[in-house]
Amino acid sequence: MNGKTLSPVLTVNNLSVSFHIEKETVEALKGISFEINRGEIVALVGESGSGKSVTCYSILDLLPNYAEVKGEILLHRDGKKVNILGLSKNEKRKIRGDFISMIFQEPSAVLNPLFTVGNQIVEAILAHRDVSYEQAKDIAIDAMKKAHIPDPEKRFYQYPHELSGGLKQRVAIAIAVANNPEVILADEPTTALDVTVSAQILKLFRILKDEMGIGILLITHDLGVVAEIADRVLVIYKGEIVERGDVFKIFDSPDHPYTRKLLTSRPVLPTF
Ligand SMILES: Nc1ncnc2c1ncn2[C@@H]1O[C@H](COP(=O)(O)OP(=O)(O)OP(=O)(O)O)[C@@H](O)[C@H]1O
Repeated sequence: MNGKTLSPVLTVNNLSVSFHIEKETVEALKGISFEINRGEIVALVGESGSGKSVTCYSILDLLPNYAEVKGEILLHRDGKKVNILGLSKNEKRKIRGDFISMIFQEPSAVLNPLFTVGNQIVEAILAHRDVSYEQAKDIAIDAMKKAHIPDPEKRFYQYPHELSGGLKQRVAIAIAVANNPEVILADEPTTALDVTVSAQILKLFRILKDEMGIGILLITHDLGVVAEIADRVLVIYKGEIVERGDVFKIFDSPDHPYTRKLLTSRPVLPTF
């Protein structure tokens, strides 16, 4: 990001989420604030149960109805700030898959085994744009190229089971980029992939942020992934952001004891 002007696409202000279940209340997020700028990758790191997924689901309005959400989630669109939390269900649905899209750990979570991958990308386009099937198909092929899917005209007609895990994740990425989002939320997108394929997907994320200017919130517990592609890091612990900074600062001089613990619990590669 050095030398680039920072332009925010998503601002989270004092976001709190509590789940009320019978007489119990779980405070999953306790007033977190952060910003994602155009063309940067922000990693949200923390142990299991720290609030990473709840952060994502709050932004996407995918929390169950017994969740109590407070604070602001602002989208910066056409020079205006829009608080997602103040929008109607219908307006929120329009934003999902258009301004903001999501990539999950398991591509099978978004891919329907009964339809060709092309059909599924076209569906995602038709849900948000007033274009003909033929136009949507051209946009879909273009999205497949952006996701670096080789031979997209042929892959368009294939079913998910005909593709490798890495290619399926690329199809999920094609769906995510098809409507030119400003923000992508990626929840452990490489955890289910082997090391080589994972490295290729990370490289693709870098291309998406550099060439399309997308702001990416990358949820991960893998500090290797963070070191590889993040510009900035947010460390979340028990629903609070306990440390934040650029990736070099977090790795070189972590302030918070929890961050130091995270760094020391990284697997160390043997030297020969
Ligand atoms: N639907 C829900 N109902 C009740 N509690 C929930 C719900 N979703 C999450 N929680 C609670 O909120 C807290 C944060 O959970 P969250 O799933 O965000 O953690 P996480 O950091 O994403 O963990 P992981 O790395 O295991 O996915 C946890 O205490 C969890 O039990």
